[in-house]
Amino acid sequence: MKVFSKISELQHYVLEQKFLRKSIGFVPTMGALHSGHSELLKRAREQSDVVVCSIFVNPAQFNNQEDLTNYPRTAERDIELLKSVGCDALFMPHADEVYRESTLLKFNFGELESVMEGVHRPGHFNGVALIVSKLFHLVNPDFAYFGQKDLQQLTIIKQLVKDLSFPVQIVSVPTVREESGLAKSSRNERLSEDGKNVAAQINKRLKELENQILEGSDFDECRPESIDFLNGKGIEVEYLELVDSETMKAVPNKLNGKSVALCIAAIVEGVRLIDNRIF
Ligand SMILES: Nc1ncnc2c1ncn2[C@@H]1O[C@H](COP(=O)(O)OP(=O)(O)OP(=O)(O)O)[C@@H](O)[C@H]1O
Ligand SMILES: CC(C)(CO)[C@@H](O)C(=O)[O-]
Ligand code: BAL
Repeated sequence: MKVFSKISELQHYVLEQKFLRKSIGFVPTMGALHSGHSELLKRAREQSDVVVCSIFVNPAQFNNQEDLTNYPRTAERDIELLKSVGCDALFMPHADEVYRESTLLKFNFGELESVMEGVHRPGHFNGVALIVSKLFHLVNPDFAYFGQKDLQQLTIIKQLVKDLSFPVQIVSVPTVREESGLAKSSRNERLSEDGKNVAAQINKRLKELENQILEGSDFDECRPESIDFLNGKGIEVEYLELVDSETMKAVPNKLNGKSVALCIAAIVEGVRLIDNRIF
């Protein structure tokens, strides 16, 4: 596997692959790779001639300095995982290489970012859109893979691709979970074993809530009980929403027959986790 830290090296590699008419599958990440990332990489491996991964803990998308400082970094282990799934090239730049000069570029995703992560992490999606745009320009992928765990991010990236006419197909990959139901996440590394058991209650409760809604209950009626339940388990709920899974607009129930998503952000042992169930 090739490892590049410089933009010029990456561009040279990509040009070579394009000249050879190879299709490129791209998996952008922030590292601390786990089996959720492996799933994205496996999909890329099946679908494309060449698999490119990036690892970059993007300062521009962090609204909380402590979260950025404590973000897990496991480069050596990540490289082993990437080799094991047959990744061809890794782009792992330093922040100075990516952000040589400060940028004033601002994105506006309107209603898509006026809820949930957009509200609770001010500036987050601007930072995500900035780095994903830069990476798409550099890697020029035919396919790019994103996880449904970050559902609102996925929706925003689909919009970004439309708005800027990136010639890339976005592939969304279902959330990979621990046996306990806990969504795999790099930030889980910061949880104790007890914390992981507590955090597993998040998905368990979402599943119960999903059943209640499927049986015809209104979300607003069930929400307080779910929040109380999770609070009682030592989980601090930042938000819990039922939204249209494409527009991210809040919906009261599933009576319209459209695909909806229960989305949550919650804090366990000081670690902020997100999860969702689409149904
Ligand atoms: N459990 C998972 N299942 C499927 N895809 C996932 C999972 N976790 C992360 N991904 C996807 O992997 C890509 C890179 O995500 P990232 O590197 O931020 O990892 P992460 O586990 O989401 O970390 P964290 O949520 O702690 O920031 C994103 O597209 C993300 O949606
Ligand atoms: C898409 C991404 C790699 C951009 O930094 C990040 O937001 C993530 O890991 O989901
Ligand atoms: N996986 C989403 C990236 C972030 O939390 O910043």
